[in-house]
Amino acid sequence: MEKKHIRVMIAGPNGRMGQEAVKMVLADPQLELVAGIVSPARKDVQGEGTLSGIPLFTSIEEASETVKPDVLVDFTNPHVILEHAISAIRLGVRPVIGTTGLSPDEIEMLDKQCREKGLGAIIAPNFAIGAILMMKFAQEAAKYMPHVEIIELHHDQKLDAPSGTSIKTAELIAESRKELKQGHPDEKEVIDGARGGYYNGFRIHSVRLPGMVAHQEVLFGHVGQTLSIRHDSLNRESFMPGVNLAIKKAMDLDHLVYGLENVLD
Ligand SMILES: NC(=O)C1=CN([C@@H]2O[C@H](COP(=O)(O)OP(=O)(O)OC[C@H]3O[C@@H](n4cnc5c(N)ncnc54)[C@H](OP(=O)(O)O)[C@@H]3O)[C@@H](O)[C@H]2O)C=CC1
Ligand SMILES: O=C(O)C1=N[C@H](C(=O)O)C[C@H](O)C1
Repeated sequence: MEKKHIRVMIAGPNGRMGQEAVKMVLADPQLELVAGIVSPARKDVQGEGTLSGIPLFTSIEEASETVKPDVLVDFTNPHVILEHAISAIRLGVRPVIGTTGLSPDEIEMLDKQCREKGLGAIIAPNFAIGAILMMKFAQEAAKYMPHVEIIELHHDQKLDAPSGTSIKTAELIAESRKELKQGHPDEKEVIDGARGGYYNGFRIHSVRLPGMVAHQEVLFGHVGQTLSIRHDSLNRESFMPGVNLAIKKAMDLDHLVYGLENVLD
């Protein structure tokens, strides 16, 4: 059977992730890049390089009416992602969201909207297969080694902290261990923030440095032993097989899925 042709629009096509997504979509004959959504500040910019000949829009509405996309791939920023997702769902365009920063309440609201319309959507805080495995292994380890801390390390242009990946990891860990107050009960932070962000009894630490891409270590401690589970994305190509899979899976879903691990076969 011939595979269904999928019309894709990409929000943030000039960004670090957007540029990789453009290349990935153009390289897959099953996918067609039908539009780019750029920030209103760039509305006069014409597509260049790989975007040459691809229509650019500043609104999801205008793009959807004009080019009738099946899927919106979004790699923008935490300030615009909710509005983009709501518009896409309202217009029957399946969102595949890599942008991080949506709250649990916002994700729940978007899921409700998708279910009402019977529309597929995927929100994946991390599309790299190694990162998905790191999260799953950490969830498993937490059953047996409940003392845990997460250190996530990213490039210094990242807007949100902690990372979406570390939040998702924390949620998975919280599902598999009871809340446990770690560290000394009388510990005192001499410098604010020294112990990191608190989540369900454990801590998340965010490092931001030039030269980094996306990295995370989940550290477990037990009597006389430690366990480290680490993943490193060395470039942004690492995320693209996951984005490609999500575009295709979104076509067959009738609700929102949060986390790529939930659509892996
Ligand atoms: N899920 C995953 O696997 C991954 C997720 N991410 C997430 O993806 C997001 C993007 O990351 P990254 O590519 O590094 O960020 P960049 O800052 O490089 O790119 C963001 C792009 O979004 C554009 N943009 C801003 N506002 C709008 C708007 N209103 N409409 C359309 N486009 C807009 C920016 O354009 P302009 O410059 O004109 O403002 C810019 O080109 C982040 O949330 C990051 O955490 C990153 C890596 C992997
Ligand atoms: O901003 C990034 O770069 C990344 N963001 C995502 C996150 O917040 O987890 C995914 C990956 O870590 C890269």
